Amino acid sequence: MDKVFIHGLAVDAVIGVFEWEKQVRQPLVFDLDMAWDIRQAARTDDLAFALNYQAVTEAVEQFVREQHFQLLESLLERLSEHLLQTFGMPWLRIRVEKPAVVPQARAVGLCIERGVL
Ligand SMILES: Nc1nc2c(c(=O)[nH]1)N=C([C@H](O)[C@@H](O)CO)CN2
Repeated sequence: MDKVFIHGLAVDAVIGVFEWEKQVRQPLVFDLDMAWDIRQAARTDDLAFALNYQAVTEAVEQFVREQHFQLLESLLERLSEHLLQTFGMPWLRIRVEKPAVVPQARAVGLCIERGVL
């Protein structure tokens, strides 16, 4: 299956288990890979048949800025449900990095895959 991707999408979020983390916005960096059959868009040269990565980017930004979770797990599970429902892609992988929160590591994070490829 073809893939549309958005990599390195930085969004500030209120996220974390500690009290201090609930008082600040921290940068998260998302990589999304989304299955989509691109042939109709290619044949017609019409954005209406494409998975619009600009629209997905804006949906991710809005969702992440509005939701406040403790765990990255909760954020990614809800975000994946939201994107699958809104855009109708059959499968997606979302990877999120929380940079610079664990001093020993460059980044920590999570990657999930949902839907059927
Ligand atoms: N698997 C996870 N582990 C941890 C998370 C998380 O969301 N998922 N979060 C934290 C803290 O909020 C972190 O940002 C600071 O240690 C710890 N572990």
